[in-house]
Amino acid sequence: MNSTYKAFWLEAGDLIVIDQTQLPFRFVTKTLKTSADAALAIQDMTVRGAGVIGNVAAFGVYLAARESKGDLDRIKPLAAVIRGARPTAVNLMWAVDRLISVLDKAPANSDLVEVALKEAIAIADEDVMGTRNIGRFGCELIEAIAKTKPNGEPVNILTHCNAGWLAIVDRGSALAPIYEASDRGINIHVWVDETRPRNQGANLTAWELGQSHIPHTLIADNTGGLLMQYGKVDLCIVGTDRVTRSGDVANKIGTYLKALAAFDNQVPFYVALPSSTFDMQISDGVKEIAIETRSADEVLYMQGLLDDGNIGKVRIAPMETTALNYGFDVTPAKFVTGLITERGICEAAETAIAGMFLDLIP
Ligand SMILES: CSC[C@H]1O[C@H](OP(=O)(O)O)[C@H](O)[C@@H]1O
Repeated sequence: MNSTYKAFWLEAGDLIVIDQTQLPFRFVTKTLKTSADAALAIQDMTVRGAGVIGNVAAFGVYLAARESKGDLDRIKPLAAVIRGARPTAVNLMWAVDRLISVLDKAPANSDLVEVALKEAIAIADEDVMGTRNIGRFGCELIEAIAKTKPNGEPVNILTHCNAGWLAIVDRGSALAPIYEASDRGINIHVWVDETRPRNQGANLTAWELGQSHIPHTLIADNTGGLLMQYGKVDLCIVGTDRVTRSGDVANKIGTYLKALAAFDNQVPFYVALPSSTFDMQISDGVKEIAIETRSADEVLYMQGLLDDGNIGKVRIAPMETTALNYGFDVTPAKFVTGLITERGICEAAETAIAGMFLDLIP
């Protein structure tokens, strides 16, 4: 069983994760030894991104089993703490619930530590396969646009936040088609939204694309609409943290505004996701998806590399100013051109989703 992925890996039974709060300036890791370590790493965004959140949650249940010596009555409350670490990405709850279900069904006298470890690895391996397929299906969209570009001009793709391999192992979701297109030699360029307030675009997506030598330009979050009006965006691809059975999409704050601009400018707006990000229990995303609010300091301060070479924060608002920090928003399905999944591209509509994912409908 594979136990090494780009964003995390097992070492001597502990989970090693890249500390994403230190990228792009420091490549450092953290060793998660306990379920509490896993819960904290999710809550403080050491690890983030729906898929990786789900993976770390799953391995966190394995760590809970290890520290509980396989006692299910002790594992369950520890797993509940992990499950409550962040409210929006459904992969977190899905992964914990899947682990607990497998542990509940394990035959008597099973080694629940091994059972949990095996299931957590299975989830990560499924994600790796899924992101490869998302990349292949999404690349078809890029390829079709490339054929219309004169003189081999690049296909200009806009993305928001980070939905690369730091978010879903090992090819990401929104970035998977971009990696696939690059591998196939298609001429592409990526507009990278900086993605205030945590700057996942500037810190993580720009870093990932740079590591893969994919041409990209960082832009302020509010620039995308103008670029679309100028005809400089051929395609938008974003990730997601939860998609309802009717196709409403929760994603990083600012996604909805990008979708509105795309709709107004007839720019295709696609959302890439593994099917573990569907929440078939709900239909109306605006009314039913819990939107995380985080510390006001994430808005009031900006983190970056200081002149002395250390990573630090600077305040960007008056001391007496307060801030409101919603982490996500919901894009209604009517603004979504399509959903790029591991099973194919699906219309963001209840009938189409049910048709492709009937097995996931409760
Ligand atoms: C497809 S997972 C990436 C997804 O997660 C990000 O949120 P966060 O960085 O707060 O975990 C953002 O919504 C991305 O689209």
